[in-house]
Amino acid sequence: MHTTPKTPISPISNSTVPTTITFFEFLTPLIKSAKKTITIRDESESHYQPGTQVEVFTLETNQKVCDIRILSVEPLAFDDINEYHAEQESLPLNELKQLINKVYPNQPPLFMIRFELVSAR
Ligand SMILES: CC(=O)Nc1ccn([C@@H]2O[C@H](CO)[C@@H](O)[C@H]2O)c(=O)n1
Repeated sequence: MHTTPKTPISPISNSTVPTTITFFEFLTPLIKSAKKTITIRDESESHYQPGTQVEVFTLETNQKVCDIRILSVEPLAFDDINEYHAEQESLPLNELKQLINKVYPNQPPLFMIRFELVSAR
């Protein structure tokens, strides 16, 4: 019997789109409770794709935390980080900037990743 060959839905390869993300353990309660809805990362972690679901793990112990859905990824200059971002991070602005300076001491280009909570566990 004739069957139509299955064709890929999208010609664009998904092989470079990451499906996991890690966060410092102390931040994960904020993610699980949907209080933290952005993260700021460097270029190496900027390849998340809006609409995709991503598994969250703790950086220190690799424990599964929850699932999130990526909403957007956009460039963000360090000097443009303001109270809006602090609010979305659920962190005081000075603490957020200190943390970013600690994680990224070489001041690389940064990206804001917006996400929503899909399911906590
Ligand atoms: C491997 C690696 O870089 N992991 C990171 C990097 C950043 N962050 C957090 O994202 C926000 C903006 O930087 C702040 O809340 C940071 O604490 C994190 O949890 N884990």
